[in-house]
Amino acid sequence: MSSYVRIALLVLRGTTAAGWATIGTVLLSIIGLYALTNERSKTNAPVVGSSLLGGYWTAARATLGLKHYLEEGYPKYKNGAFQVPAVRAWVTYVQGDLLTDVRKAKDDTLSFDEEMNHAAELSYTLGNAMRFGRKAWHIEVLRKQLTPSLAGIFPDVLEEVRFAYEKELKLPEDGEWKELVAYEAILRSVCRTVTRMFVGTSLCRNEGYLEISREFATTVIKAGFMISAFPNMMKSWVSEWLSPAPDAIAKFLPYTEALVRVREQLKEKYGEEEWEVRKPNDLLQWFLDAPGGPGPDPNALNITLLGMNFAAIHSSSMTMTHTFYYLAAHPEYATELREEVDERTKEHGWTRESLDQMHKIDSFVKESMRLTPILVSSVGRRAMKSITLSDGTSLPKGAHIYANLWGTQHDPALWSDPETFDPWRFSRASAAGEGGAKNLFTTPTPEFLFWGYGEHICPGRFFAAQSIKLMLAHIVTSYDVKLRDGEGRPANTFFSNACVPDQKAKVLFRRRVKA
Ligand code: HEM
Repeated sequence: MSSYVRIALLVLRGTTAAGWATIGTVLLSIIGLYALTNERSKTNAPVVGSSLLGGYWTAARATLGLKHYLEEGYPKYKNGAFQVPAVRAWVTYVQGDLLTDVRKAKDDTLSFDEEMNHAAELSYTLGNAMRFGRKAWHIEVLRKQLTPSLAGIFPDVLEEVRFAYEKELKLPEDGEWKELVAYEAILRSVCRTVTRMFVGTSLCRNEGYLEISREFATTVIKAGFMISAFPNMMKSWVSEWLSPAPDAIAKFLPYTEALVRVREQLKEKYGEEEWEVRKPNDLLQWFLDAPGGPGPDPNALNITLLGMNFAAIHSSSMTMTHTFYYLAAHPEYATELREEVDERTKEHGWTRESLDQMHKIDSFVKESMRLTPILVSSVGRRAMKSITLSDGTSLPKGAHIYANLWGTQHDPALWSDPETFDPWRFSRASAAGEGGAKNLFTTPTPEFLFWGYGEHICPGRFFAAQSIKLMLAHIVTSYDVKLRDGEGRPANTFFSNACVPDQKAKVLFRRRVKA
């Protein structure tokens, strides 16, 4: 089956009759709208692909794999810009020196929120929860509470990682091999771990809550795709009547209400002073206490928690799955990783301190994300007014601009042998005293755009990196993994700007039985 047909089947799987009617309307609307609106977002940058039929042919092909156009444009327009038509607008890609223009631009010139809303119609699915303006209270919580608390919450995250993989893998005690769909086990384990940090132990073991948590991001993305095809004046109506997002949000609400009620009751029971000592150390509690936050308003907290769920769970599980497939395809690297983990944990125990010193673990994850990032473009911004970039590229108001992540992270001038998976690329440089903090997975640089760049750089990256590295360290020390005989690393699927790891591939696991 061709990969195009497979992608279409993936998208359409589970579609209901109402869904099919919607898809028909959506397709017709897309074609009509595209013809009417696409020219407005065009810039004066050179075109990669074809302008034939108003660029529609290229736009359709780019939906099934933007990577090809990013590879073509990168060497031609180094330190410059080029544009590729997308289904609803022309998109301008920048690279090299022009990244500085995007990094320095403020939201009133190049807006992150507006581009997120355009790309995923978030204002119709999540309302204001993802309006992440720079001073948003929930971003402050991630930066000022979550990140500094990583050492403190480490034992909880570790406990959940261990519990989750044991529960999801269910491996025989005698060390026999067992075949499993890796993505499912990873998604479930990531969801448990993230939920533990978001709302604590009561819900991270609740199967009903975990199920809606796992499905939420997919629901929102599908809803955004459907809404995006309708004219602006119909979007509110569509989002209320046809989109699955309101239902998904409503399913979460009773859980959030119950959590908030219990915490308010306990606070009342213990009094302010004792509550300060006893209260949970998790995201919900930090949100409840946040200056400028909504206090104990369950509706506002519900939507904000869901915004965090949307940002965290699928991004982390796709990152973990891509990384895991490199391990399964190269089990020979497990020994070196395991030795490092054993040495560090012997010295400092399983702590944040020892994880920070696992340079090979860090390097392995970073190299996986350099070579196979979950998105091929990043740093999406929308022009709020007409502007001219430093190379003369003119962006009209409303233009869409992205960084060419794929081209940059595969550039032979920036990376030696860029198409080869070299797991110790970054730890080797650190050991040689080259690059310093630039080698770390969490450090954004103009060459490593995985976490974005500039004002809106991912504020959850330190937590995400801690969880993913801990999972890799746990896997190499607790299990052996390998692909089925004769199989190579499961193939990625490229859809629009996503690079999706195989979600069905089976991988062999066995418990490591210590001699
Ligand atoms: C591997 C996992 C993750 C990846 C790859 C990722 C990636 C990104 C990227 C590329 C951006 C946009 C940056 C830009 O445009 O410059 C972003 C923003 C954001 N991420 Fe993450 N992220 C991950 C995990 C998380 C987690 C765990 C959280 C929450 C705990 C989170 C919360 C956010 C938020 C709130 C924003 C918006 C920031 C703003 O508005 O300024 N992310 N992330």
